[in-house]
This record gives sequence, structure tokens and C-alpha cells, in this order.
Amino acid sequence: MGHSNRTHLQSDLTEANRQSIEAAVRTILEAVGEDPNRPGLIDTPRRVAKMYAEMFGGLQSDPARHLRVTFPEEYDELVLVRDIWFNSMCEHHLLPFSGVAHVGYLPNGKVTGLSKLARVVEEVSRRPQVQERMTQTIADLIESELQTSGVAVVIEAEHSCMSIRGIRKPGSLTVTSALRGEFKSNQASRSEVLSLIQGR
Ligand SMILES: Nc1nc2c(ncn2[C@@H]2O[C@H](COP(=O)(O)OP(=O)(O)OP(=O)(O)O)[C@@H](O)[C@H]2O)c(=O)[nH]1
Ligand SMILES: [Zn+2]
Repeated sequence: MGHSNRTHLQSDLTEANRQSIEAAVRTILEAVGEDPNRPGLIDTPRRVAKMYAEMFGGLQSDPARHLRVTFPEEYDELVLVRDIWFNSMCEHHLLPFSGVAHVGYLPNGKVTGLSKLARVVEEVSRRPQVQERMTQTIADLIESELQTSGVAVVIEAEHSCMSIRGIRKPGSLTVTSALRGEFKSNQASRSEVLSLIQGR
């Protein structure tokens, strides 16, 4: 699975992969007691394959490429983009978890475009994963691509596998954080970034 330079988030499935998703969806429909050939369901396997290509499109791409657009700047204080909305898929149930990511970093001689931080969140979200790993993946990408003095990523999300099934607790919010560099080692920097993330 090579990394490509595609800019669109909807990736193209190979014909073989599309066919195997379609066959799998037909199998599930039959197994739950449905008739996959009734008119309302006849196009469903095709739609689901297209949906997975979109929701898992991040598996075919390299989010680090967005961070290679940088501008030299002396600015070395906090840059924080708050409330970046996302949808991802829980890898245990293949149900969505959705919420916001807050991404902050301390530049070290160069800054990246603000939208690129949101692009990284967007692209990383399009994978089956757990929230903890999503949080760390975003922090690692920014730390390694921008050689920052510090990175802070906080994600707040609601997991539909906890709200619509199972324990059924709608409204519960899971908060995860990944702190790197100065945000990990320096208490004052950590407090500043966490209070700005919460300060709404
Ligand atoms: N740590 C973590 N757990 C998650 C995430 N998304 C879903 N889960 C949990 O994954 C766990 C899977 O537990 P299992 O016991 O294997 O599956 P299950 O029988 O469907 O569990 P229940 O949801 O408790 O009914 C559940 O506790 C989910 O709440 C996530 O992003 N991070
Ligand atoms: Zn789940």
C-alpha cells in the first residue's frame, strides 16, 4: 500500500477490493435475515463500498505531506488551533466516534499553514482506530515533520459504540491528550496550553 500524493479524501478502491466489500455486505445482510436482492437493498453493497472508500481513505495516503508546506518565522510562542471537528471509526465495532481535536505546537524556526493542522486531523481520522492512537499519531506527525519545541494534542469525542449499543451512555465524552517536548517537561507551558484549550 504505497503512499500517494492524492489530495482528495475519497480514495479509489481497486475493482477487486470494491467487489470483496460488496460481497461481504451481501453476506452480512443475508446473515441478519434480510434479502439483499429486494429493491431497497440491491444497491446497498455498492453504497457501503463507496462509503468505506471515503471513511477509510486515510489508509491510502500520507498525512505528513501537508506539513511540508512551511514558512520561516521567528515566532516561537504557542500556535493553537482549537475545535477541529472530525469523524473517525472505532476499530472495535466499526462505528463512528466524533468530536473535536485541539492541536497546539511551539514553532522552532518555521511555521506551517493553519489549515494543514486541520488537514492532518482530517486525514488521520479516516482510519479504523482507537482514540488514544489517533491522538498520538497526530502529535508524532507534527513533532517529526516540524521539529517543534513542543506539541499538544487533545481530543474530545463521543463514541457511538457507547451511546447507541452496549452500555448505552449517550453524552459521555472521552478526552485523550498527547503532550511532547516542552509541554511534557515544563509545568508552566503545559498549564498554558491546557488552559487555552479549555478556555472557551
Ligand atoms: N480505549 C479505547 N476503547 C475503545 C475505543 N473505542 C471503543 N472502545 C472500547 O472497546 C471495548 C471493546 O470491548 P469488548 O469487550 O472487546 O467488546 P464489547 O463486548 O462490544 O464491549 P462493550 O462495548 O462493553 O459491549 C469497549 O469497552 C469499547 O468501549 C477507543 O477509542 N479507545
Ligand atoms: Zn467501539
